[in-house]
Parts: sequence; structure tokens; C-alpha cells
Amino acid sequence: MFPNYEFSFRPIARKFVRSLITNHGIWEVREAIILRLTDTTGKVGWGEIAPISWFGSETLEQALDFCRQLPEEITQEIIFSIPDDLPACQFGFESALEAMGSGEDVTTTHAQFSALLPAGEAALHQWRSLWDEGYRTFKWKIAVGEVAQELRIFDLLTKSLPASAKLRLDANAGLSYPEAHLWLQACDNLPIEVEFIEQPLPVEQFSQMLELSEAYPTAIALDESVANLKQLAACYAQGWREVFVIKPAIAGSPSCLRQFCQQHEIDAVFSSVFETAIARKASLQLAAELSRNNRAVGFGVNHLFHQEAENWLQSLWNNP
Ligand SMILES: O=C(O)CCC(=O)C1=CC=C[C@@H](O)[C@@H]1C(=O)O
Ligand SMILES: [Mg+2]
Repeated sequence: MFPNYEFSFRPIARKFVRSLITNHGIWEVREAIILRLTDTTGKVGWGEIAPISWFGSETLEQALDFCRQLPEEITQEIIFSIPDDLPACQFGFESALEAMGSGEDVTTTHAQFSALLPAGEAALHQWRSLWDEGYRTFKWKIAVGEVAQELRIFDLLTKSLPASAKLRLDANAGLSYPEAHLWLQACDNLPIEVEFIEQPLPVEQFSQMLELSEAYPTAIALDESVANLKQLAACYAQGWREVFVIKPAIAGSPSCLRQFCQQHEIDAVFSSVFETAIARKASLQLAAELSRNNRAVGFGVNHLFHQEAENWLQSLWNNP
């Protein structure tokens, strides 16, 4: 018989310092659910449910409905039977359970993180302060503005970044097939390394992305195409062996994710979903366990939020 856990939850909302602009649109506020499990000995485990519905996870409302229909006392059996169409809930509850016996924070330096740059020419003005903070890998959103203008900014950016910097481009599925060719050609013979172009085409154009991955030296990373475990397994089964961007907080069950990554040894880049310190800790622990090829993790996003609010959440988590 599994032990019971006292369960409580509440929605939270955190405003981005400045709107996050991607091909998916403009994102002003990051909403999520913070949950707490308390076992019979009084040990507490915090979890976070941070859906991204336009990536294919459940919506925040669906996650709230799921939490509302649960009893105040839940068991591991309930947690491990959360359906696959609620991947953010699977992550939130299972990582809260794992947090009960939580180990120390994973120590990482900024050099092991990739910092997210603002879309458009604002990137030209922001990279230096992030470089000074210690970041050496940067991600820039493309397919937000007009392609010729973005290629011009890209040229300036690759010439202004130090030669040891690495740059990732994230199209959020917003390029056309011809534009993807243009960007991949523009990535050749540059003064800095373009590590990969992330999700250049829509999810349904998998075969075109597989073809692009074999046609150019610059790697392609799937993100929206592999947002949850079912998609991850499907793309692997269809032959994808380049980069997989894994967002643990929306991928689903951490134990199933571990099993998949250990079984298939994929080239994974772990990525933030703009979570609080609660899901960040659980995600970075998974990244530390499952990352290969020494790729920076896409968690250089704290600068996108007002830090005083983040500190309050950190204290909530440290002093239940
Ligand atoms: O992966 C990173 O470097 C930072 C996180 C990040 O870029 C994203 C998080 C969530 C949704 C998207 O806006 C975006 C992405 O597409 O990877
Ligand atoms: Mg992405």
C-alpha cells in the first residue's frame, strides 16, 4: 500500500521583464501552478506545473481542473497514473515526489548555460552584458521579423560576438522551406560557431527537416517536434539522430524520460520553460543526469524575470 501525501496547490503568475517575442506570438506573463506534497513524517516536496499549450502540452486550465478534482490526500498510485495528455502535471507531481528526498542543487556556471537573447536587433545590444556575466552560448529567436532584415542583423551579430561564443538560432517552426535553406547557407564560413538551428520548420514537415539535417554542416535541433515523450519516441523511430531539445517540465514523467534517454543515448539539449526555481531544480537535475556531448543547457533565462519575485519563490521553496 503506497503512503498518502497531503496535497495542496495554487496558481501563480510572473510577468516577463519585457514581452517575449517568438514566431508563436508575444508572451507577457508566465502562468503556472505550484504544488506541495507533505508526507506522514512532515517532509515536504514542492512541484511546479508549467504548461506550454502551443507546444502541445495541456493548457493551464486543464492542469487546474486536474488538480481541483484530486482529493486532499493522494498516493503515489495516483501520481504515476496521471494520463499522458497531462505531461506538465506528470512532471509537476512526480518531481515533487522526488523532491522529498531532494539532493543538493546542481551547481552550474553561466558558461554551461545558454542565454536567451531578445528577438530582432535588440540582440545586438544585449549580448555583451550577458557575456560579462559569464555566458558563452547564446540563443536568438528568428522568423519573428522579415527574413532579409534578420539575416542582416545575424551578419552583424556573428561579427560582433567573440570568436569563442556559440550561437543557437530558434525559428519556433516559423521558416518556410526556402527560408530554412537561406539560413543554413548563411551559417557556413562564419567567424563563430552556429551550434544549431532549432525547429526551422513546422512539426508536420519532419521529412524536410531530416533532409536539411543531412544537407548542411550546421545541425538542426527539434524542439516543438519532440515536446513530449510520445513525440520524442516517434521522431527517434523515424530516424532523427541530430539534436533533441528537451523541455523536461512539459515532456512528461521524469522517470519515463530518464528511461528513454538512457536507452537511446540521444544528443539532448535541455531547455527551460521559464519555470520558477522549483521546476528549474528538478529540470537541471535531469539535465545533469542525461546530458551528453557537453552542450550548454537552455536555462539562461533568469534575466527575463524580476529577480526579487524569484527570490520570494526560492524562499517559499526553502522554508515550507
Ligand atoms: O531553450 C532555451 O534556450 C530557453 C528557453 C526557450 O528558448 C523557450 C522556452 C519555451 C518556449 C519557447 O519560447 C522557447 C523555445 O522554443 O525553445
Ligand atoms: Mg525552441
